[in-house]
Amino acid sequence: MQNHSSSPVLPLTVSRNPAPLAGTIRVPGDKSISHRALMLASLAEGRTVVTGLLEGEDVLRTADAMRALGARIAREGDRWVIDGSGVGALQEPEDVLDMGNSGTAARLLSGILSSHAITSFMTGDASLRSRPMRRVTQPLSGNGSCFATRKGEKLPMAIIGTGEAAPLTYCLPVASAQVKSAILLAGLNARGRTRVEEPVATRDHTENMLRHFGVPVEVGRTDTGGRVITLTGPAKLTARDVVVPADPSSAAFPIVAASLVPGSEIRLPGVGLNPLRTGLFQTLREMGAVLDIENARIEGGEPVGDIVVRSAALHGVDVPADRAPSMIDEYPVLAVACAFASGVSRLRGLDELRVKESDRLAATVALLRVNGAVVRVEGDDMIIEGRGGPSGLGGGLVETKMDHRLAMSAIVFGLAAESPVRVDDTGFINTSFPGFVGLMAGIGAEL
Ligand SMILES: O=C(O)C1=C[C@@H](OP(=O)(O)O)[C@@H](O)[C@H](O)C1
Ligand SMILES: C=C(OP(=O)(O)O)C(=O)O
Repeated sequence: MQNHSSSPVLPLTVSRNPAPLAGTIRVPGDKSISHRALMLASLAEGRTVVTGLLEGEDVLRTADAMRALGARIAREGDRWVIDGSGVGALQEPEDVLDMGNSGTAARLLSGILSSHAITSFMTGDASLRSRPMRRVTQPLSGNGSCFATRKGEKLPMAIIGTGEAAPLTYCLPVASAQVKSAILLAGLNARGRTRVEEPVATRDHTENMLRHFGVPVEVGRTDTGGRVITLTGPAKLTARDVVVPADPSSAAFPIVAASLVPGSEIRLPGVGLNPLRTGLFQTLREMGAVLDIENARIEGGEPVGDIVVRSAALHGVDVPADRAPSMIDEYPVLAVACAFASGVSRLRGLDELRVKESDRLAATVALLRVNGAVVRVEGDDMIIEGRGGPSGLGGGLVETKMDHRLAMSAIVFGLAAESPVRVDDTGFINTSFPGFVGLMAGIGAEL
């Protein structure tokens, strides 16, 4: 499979949309759930059929890695069929596992590999090779596995897993679903009780999907509103079909675009509405956005609904730090909305943005500034002085720094701004939202 880093650069210039956005946009499958579906189906006994799987580059990397570890994974029409090997029965891969641009793939897989008696080697693209792995290697090595990383605990790394893993007890020092999931997945092939405490709740797709595959997972509360998750290994996963909802983090881009382009009204069917993912929707409503949920239902064990958005005059907002985990990937596009809103916005507690595909705190500030917005960072907070409309905004060249969310945020900025926005490279959008430009064109975006 080709990685965008070796493909031609795809620049784009985006001008203010001459007409409202209108119609229905079907956003692709949830990235977090898609990675987990492939990993857990590969650890299950029997055949799993996944529908709605995100076919973005990040998820295809996970599929390649699980194949290299012995699972049989095939695309049959619009379904993905996985024959798992079972917990404890992964094969040693013959080559380096290349996780491309995906932090989720690298961190979760590290957990699985640490508790299997195999030696493996993992790398990624230039972005992933710059991201911290210590957050998983340090706790995971407590189970008897061994990691050898490049200086600074960065990829590439060697993982010497153990077939006799000790169960881990760990309290997350950062709010990270990836770290939580790595520990839980390691626990599947450890003997005894694995316990993870998270002071602030993070997305719970691993817990939900483990239950779906028949693993008893207990979730308790701490006095301070956090969660304690426990499971007992060795666990047996039984294959069960998975339906992946549309990704709320991808839906964020057309939703903000429709909020900002005057006269717009769009519908997004079947979007995942897990409450640990919907911080952006709450925040946009607080800003005055008109965002309705219709046909709320449970599909494949996750809450979903159809979202209807109409354009609205937005005003500034103060987003508390404890909301960050429920909208961690949505800050770049929220910052775009804040630049067009009237009044000042303060987005608090954004330290984790510094270790995403790029330093998203710095890169979002640069995106806004180069396009005429007034923005500053105080500690871990971003403060944006909104223009109250498109006037004076746009005209800049955005450096996307191998970061799909920056590329899509820049495009949304351009659709609403007074002057055109140039984007240096849109190729990385394929990591999470293949077909983004075409789907946006389908609702009237002139891209
Ligand atoms: O567990 C997951 O699927 C994810 C968790 C988040 O990362 P962190 O765990 O680093 O916050 C998020 O940014 C990422 O896109 C997906
Ligand atoms: C941070 C992200 O993903 P990952 O950590 O999986 O690379 C993202 O998709 O915005």
